[in-house]
Amino acid sequence: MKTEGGSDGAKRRAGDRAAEAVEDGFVVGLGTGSTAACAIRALGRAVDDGLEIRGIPTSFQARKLALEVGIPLTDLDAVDGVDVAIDGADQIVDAPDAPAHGALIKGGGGAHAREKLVDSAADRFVVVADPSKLTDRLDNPVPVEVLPDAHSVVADRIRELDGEPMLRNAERKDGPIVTDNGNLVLDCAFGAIDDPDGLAMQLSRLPGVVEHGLFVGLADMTYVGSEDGVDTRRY
Ligand SMILES: O=C(CO)[C@H](O)[C@H](O)COP(=O)(O)O
Repeated sequence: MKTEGGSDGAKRRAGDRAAEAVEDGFVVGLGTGSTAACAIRALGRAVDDGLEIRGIPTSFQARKLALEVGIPLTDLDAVDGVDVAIDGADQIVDAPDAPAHGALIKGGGGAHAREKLVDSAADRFVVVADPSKLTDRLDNPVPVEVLPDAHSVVADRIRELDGEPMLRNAERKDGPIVTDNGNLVLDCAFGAIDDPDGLAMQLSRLPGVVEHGLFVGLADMTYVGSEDGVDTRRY
């Protein structure tokens, strides 16, 4: 069942808890979005207090914030591995008896291609969220990043998969949003998704698709912040 809401306090508690688990010497994947930003700010404070880490940002937004709060940065090519990635999510399956328990929809910020790269490279992928993100079945539109030339071809293939694609448009600009990678995003509504893994494989196979926002079997745990604490889910 999906709950509505989610406050800044809940996001901050989740972000703070995830940052507390980061140790000296860690390489940390820095996620995108308002909840991941709470973790980045908490890591910045820890760096001020002497914690030695290197961050790998998942987006322009994450990079800018990390620089502002003083986190030294590196990139995937320059490290042997990523110890932990801390990232947000738009929906999280919270159904311990279901095979999709812990599956995510990401890409609300259009950063899911780089997020998937960094989050899946990490030894531990920690999701930070407020309770409004929990659901028993994924049913948000799935963000699909596409090469600009491919958007109408991919949209046709999505319709053949019984999805309804919608080109993501910028709020204050006439035209589509462009990702950090110079591509476009189709938000694809499939209704309730019974088999996220199967859909993920079908989307990955489409020519012109750079990456989609279904993250299945990737998350290791979620910190769910609330008004009075933090709940932990392990997968
Ligand atoms: O996937 C993402 C960006 O591509 C974000 O992590 C996701 O949209 C959640 O953001 P927020 O914490 O602001 O709700």
